[in-house]
Amino acid sequence: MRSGQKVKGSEGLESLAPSPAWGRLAGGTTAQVPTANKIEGSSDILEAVNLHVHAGTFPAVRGVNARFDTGTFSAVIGPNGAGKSTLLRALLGLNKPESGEVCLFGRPLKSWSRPERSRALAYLAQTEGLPDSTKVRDVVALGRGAGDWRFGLLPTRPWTNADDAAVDSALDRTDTRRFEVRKVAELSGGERQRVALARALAGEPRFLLLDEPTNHLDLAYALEVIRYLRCEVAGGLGVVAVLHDLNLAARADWLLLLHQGEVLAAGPPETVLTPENLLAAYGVRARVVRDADRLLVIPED
Ligand SMILES: Nc1ncnc2c1ncn2[C@@H]1O[C@H](COP(=O)(O)OP(=O)(O)OP(=O)(O)O)[C@@H](O)[C@H]1O
Repeated sequence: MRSGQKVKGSEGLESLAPSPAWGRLAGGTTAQVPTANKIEGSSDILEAVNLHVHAGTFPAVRGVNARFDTGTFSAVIGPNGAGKSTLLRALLGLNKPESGEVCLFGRPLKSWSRPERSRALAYLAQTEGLPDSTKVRDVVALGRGAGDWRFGLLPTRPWTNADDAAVDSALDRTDTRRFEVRKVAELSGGERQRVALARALAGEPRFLLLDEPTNHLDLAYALEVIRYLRCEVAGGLGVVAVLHDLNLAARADWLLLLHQGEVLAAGPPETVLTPENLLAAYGVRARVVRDADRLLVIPED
């Protein structure tokens, strides 16, 4: 097993610049992606340290070491049942480890309060339940904690101009502002996915963890999601995405390949997406070719 030590990659970033459809204001101005605030004296890392996690009674994650940086697009790949979702949920503090630990900015995640944790880490699950009868802008406002007053609960703090600005910015950066007054029920699957992203970003997290964000999206929307995430990463966000499509994963800076709950390989795409690793993980013979500045995985079976 190779180490999960992080190696940053920056190859091909120019060609992955956001498409006109993403991150642009109606007037054609590129929307500002806020640069994440650094926390003084801490490392900008989400880390799994010799992590063992059970899914039910099944040992789904076994001794995983991995580091995820802010300002980096990391993808977790591996065959069905490899433990990807279980690892992601453990990184979020949603699954309790059997042993080992998750550290965020050098501090064990279990020592973070729940509100602290949910401000730093945003999650986009495989199927995001969005309230059908709610307007897009109000859904995005939920990412700022607006749920408190919308659901009749006592607000933990007053709504401020900064909250409105953060909602505006998230709408602009996901190109959802143009349908902010529409109800979720009136949106296509791809548009809903962008609203879910906007809601996650409105909370200004340091890391965004996504479980198969391109699932059920057509090729154009899937590429848009990846380009969009790249744009946020350039602004300092740490992205950790479970991806099944290896040709999309090849666009990440860093890959973690899981097999039967263990790390089979970790590093930049060119070191992880090798025919040997793909055969060992998926049992599939594949060629890996470089086309311009991209890696392409071509199955031979
Ligand atoms: N509640 C449970 N009880 C028992 N086993 C479980 C439970 N949940 C998950 N598992 C098993 O744990 C393993 C890892 O599951 P996990 O969902 O993390 O894999 P994955 O890599 O995300 O898979 P996929 O790509 O299919 O979504 C699988 O073998 C799965 O069957």
